[in-house]
Amino acid sequence: MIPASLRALLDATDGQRRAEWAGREVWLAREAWGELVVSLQGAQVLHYLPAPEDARAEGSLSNAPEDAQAAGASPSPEDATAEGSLSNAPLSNASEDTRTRSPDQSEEALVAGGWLWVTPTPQALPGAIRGGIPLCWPWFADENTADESPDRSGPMHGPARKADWRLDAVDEHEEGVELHLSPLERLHSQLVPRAVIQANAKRLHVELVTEHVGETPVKITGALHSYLAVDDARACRIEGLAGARYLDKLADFAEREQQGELGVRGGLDRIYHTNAELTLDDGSQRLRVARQGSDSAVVWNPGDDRPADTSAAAGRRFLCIESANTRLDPVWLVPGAQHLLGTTLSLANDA
Ligand SMILES: O=P(O)(O)OC[C@H]1O[C@H](O)[C@H](O)[C@@H](O)[C@@H]1O
Repeated sequence: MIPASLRALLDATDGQRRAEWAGREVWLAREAWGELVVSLQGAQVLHYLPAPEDARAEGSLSNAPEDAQAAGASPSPEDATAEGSLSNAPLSNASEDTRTRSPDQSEEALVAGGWLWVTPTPQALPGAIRGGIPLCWPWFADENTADESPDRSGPMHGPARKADWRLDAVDEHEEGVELHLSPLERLHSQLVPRAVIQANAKRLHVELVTEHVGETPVKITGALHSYLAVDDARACRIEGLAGARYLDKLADFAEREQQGELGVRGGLDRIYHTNAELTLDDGSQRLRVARQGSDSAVVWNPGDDRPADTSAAAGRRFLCIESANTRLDPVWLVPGAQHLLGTTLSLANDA
């Protein structure tokens, strides 16, 4: 679920290319296996949509947008421009439900299709884009809880998500693509991160590798802060958490145990202590969320306590399930060591 202006850029893409969206450089792919958009600010995946199986069998790129259209995307490339001029225009075939407007009516349409949600009101630079999969590094949390920031003063979720990253390589991978990215500037005196993004017709895989190039042990936390697109965050079910202990951030980090599976009915902000694979069921799709190097699964939707940049309608269309290292499972890295934090999204009914 992405803003119409980003959908328009994709519709005008045949193969792979770079373009500008919301003042950021983005890398786009629209190929026989599906679609991928990555922002070079933050090495942040913004969009992933695998092509349907029948389209792949025919090996035809033209099926991808048709399928997106069926899911509520823009009617045709002719209705879009590469410069995103649709920004304030409602789409003729987007249902009322997918349109969101802020009180000043300046919020652009959100277009259904794709497994990730991106805000229709992106912050201006140097802010971070809310949506997709932001990389929180080298700490997770805010000024009160970011134990790993030098003076416990943030910035919230670390500097990586706002930094400029370089696209080092685009390789082919299992009939899809594999991207390698690294920050343009040094973000930590002893640690060096890199990101690997793999996408094909079956799955999206993101990993954040931290290498210790310094001389003294360092403690890190972090998160792959996935904003998963859902029909309604007040009617979702997450399977795989029954019996897990969690910290309830909305109750001053009180420790609790999950009774049965989690039915999401509104705002929540929890850190589950588990490495289990989870399944998100929003009633129309079952998405499998696997995690690597993570014993913390953060589940967040703001409910009524929304960030200032998020309207009520837009806020209902995502649920974050984050592959994280938090205060429950911080990682001590010694000189020469590496840590890999990963997440893999796939359909639960796919092999
Ligand atoms: O608004 P942001 O800095 O992107 O943070 C968004 C959210 O991230 C995580 O999920 C935290 O658990 C939340 O407490 C926080 O509100």
